[in-house]
Order: sequence, then C-alpha cells, then structure tokens
Amino acid sequence: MTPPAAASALPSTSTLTASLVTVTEVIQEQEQVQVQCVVRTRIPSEFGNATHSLLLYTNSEDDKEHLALVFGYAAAGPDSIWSRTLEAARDNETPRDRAIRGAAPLSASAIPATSATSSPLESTPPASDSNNDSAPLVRIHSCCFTGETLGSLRCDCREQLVDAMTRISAERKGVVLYLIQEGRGIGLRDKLRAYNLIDLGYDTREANIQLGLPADARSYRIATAILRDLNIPAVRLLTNNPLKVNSIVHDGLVVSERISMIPKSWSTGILPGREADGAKAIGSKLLDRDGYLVSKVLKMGHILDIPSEILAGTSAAAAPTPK
Ligand SMILES: Nc1nc2c(ncn2[C@@H]2O[C@H](COP(=O)(O)OP(=O)(O)OP(=O)(O)O)[C@@H](O)[C@H]2O)c(=O)[nH]1
Repeated sequence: MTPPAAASALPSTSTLTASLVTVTEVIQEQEQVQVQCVVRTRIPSEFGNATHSLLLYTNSEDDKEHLALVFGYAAAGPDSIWSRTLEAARDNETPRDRAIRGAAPLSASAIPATSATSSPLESTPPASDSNNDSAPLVRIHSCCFTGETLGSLRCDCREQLVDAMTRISAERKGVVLYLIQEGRGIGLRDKLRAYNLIDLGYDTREANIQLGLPADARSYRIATAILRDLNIPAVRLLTNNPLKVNSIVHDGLVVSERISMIPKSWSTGILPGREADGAKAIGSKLLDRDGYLVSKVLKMGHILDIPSEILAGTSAAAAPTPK
C-alpha cells in the first residue's frame, strides 16, 4: 500500500539526527566567546626588574576591556606566549599601524620563538626559577579597587596580585589575567553596599545575597578564550578557588596544577605591611580580612587551611545572625 503523501515527506531518522548535530554545533559555536586583543604595550616593571607586555582585549560577551599581563611574550612560536588576534595580519595595514597597536612587524612574527624573545618590546633578566618545560604559571585575577589601590585590609586582593606577579616574573613566563569583575562581578557600588552589610554582621557571601545578588556573579569564559588566544592550552593555576579551576577545565583547558595562595599573615603570623617590625598578626585582634577569608573557606568552598588561632578568633567574634 502506498503511504500517505504527508508521511513520505517526513525526513528519515538519520537526516533528523544529522540536522540536530549541525544545529547543536551551530549553537555551541555561537556560544563560544570571541576575544580580540586590540593593543599590546611594554610595561617596564619592578616585578622581576624586567619589561613585560600588557594586552587589552575586547570580547563578544560583555563591554569590559579585560587585560592580560604577559611575562615572556614572544612574537610567534609553538611553545611561546603570543596573541593570535593581535599578531594576525590585517587588510591595508601599514607597518606603522602595526607598531601603534603593538603587533610585531610581519617579518618578525614569522621568527621562531627562541629568537623572537629578543624583540625590543620585551627584556627579561635571567630566570631565578625556570619552569619552561611545563605549563605556564597563570593567575586569573578579578579587579579590586579597594584592595589594590586603597590598600584595604577587608580583603587579600592586593597581596594576591603582587604575589602572582612576583612568582610569574621569577619564572620569566606566564600570565596574570586581570578581569574587570569588581566585587566578584557585582560592581563597585554593590560591593560597597555589601561591605556595609558585613559591618552589620553578615559574611561576604550572605551580604551579596541580602542585596538580591549572586554570591559570586563571575564567569571565566572570557578568561579561557584569552588563554586560548595566547596559545596556552594548559596552565598551572594560582588560586584557592575551585570554581576557577572547574570553569576553565569545563571550557576545555588543562589545569596541570593548582597552586594555593596562602595569606602571608596566616603563614608567617606577621601583620600585613608590618614585616619590618614583625608585629604579630595571630594572637592580636583579627583583621577584617581574616573573617572574609574564613567565610570564603567555610561558605564558598575555597581550599585553604585556616590557622586554629584564626578560626577560634573568628568564631568567638562572630556576631549573631542579623535580622
Ligand atoms: N562582593 C564582594 N566582593 C569582594 C569582597 N571582597 C573582595 N571582593 C572582590 O572579590 C574579588 C576577588 O577576586 P579573586 O581574588 O580573583 O578571586 P577569589 O574568588 O578570591 O579566588 P582566588 O583565586 O583564590 O583569589 C575581587 O573582584 C574583589 O573586588 C566582598 O566582601 N564582597
């Protein structure tokens, strides 16, 4: 018997499956964040007493200009750090145009990595601890105006940034991704409101929630895309935050090692900024940031050993849950 006309017009199962695969691929492709390095410049730096490269990125996910501070940028090469989107040739571009946006001269970008490191844009002293055979050391850092610029001791952000730059410059190769994600992505205005809630007795996680905001509003998809652009498929990641590791692994990068960032005052017992006179941190009044760090461990899954004196101090000082 001849099947009804409508039924014979239906696509076969294999055609449907093939279309579904294509649609899924298109969606995944659309969902991938696109990044573009629009300018690179040299930064003569006190960290490692050398010149590093600062790269500014635009992206397809937000309107922020995220940054990558690259230690050991080389114009091109299979094992070196360089930006594909910056170094790519552009139509009708003069050598001067390339120089203004910090791309290497086109002939130089074809130079293998070993000789490209002698680019005038990059000068680096001998390594104190070279790790050139392994994945580069990387810090994915969210900006913090209060900590990094004002020296606020509500958090450990400045210490982490300095520590990361010091360690990476010692290896002569690596990256600090400086993401414009103030206040764990809620922005400065709401972070300051959250601080006032913390002063009323809430912890750092609960303060965000009281504002009707996520405890952590960040995504690391842009970070992954920038690392890919920088020819970095695998990293040794400086972080206590398992979310950062899981996010970039989910997006296809390899984290060959997670390296903890232990607050100096917890490992040495000396107050931040008082290294010269050795003023004791542990045993004296707890700093705001001790409570902040303890909350990140106990409430947000950060991986960090809390010294028993700090833990005892924070539980003793804990205010009753505010109404
Ligand atoms: N909402 C909120 N943000 C804060 C507070 N203290 C610091 N921050 C922000 O938290 C972010 C700290 O980011 P990171 O140090 O990169 O990340 P992390 O989650 O602490 O993980 P680590 O890699 O272990 O440092 C910065 O954006 C700061 O501005 C706070 O009490 N509330």
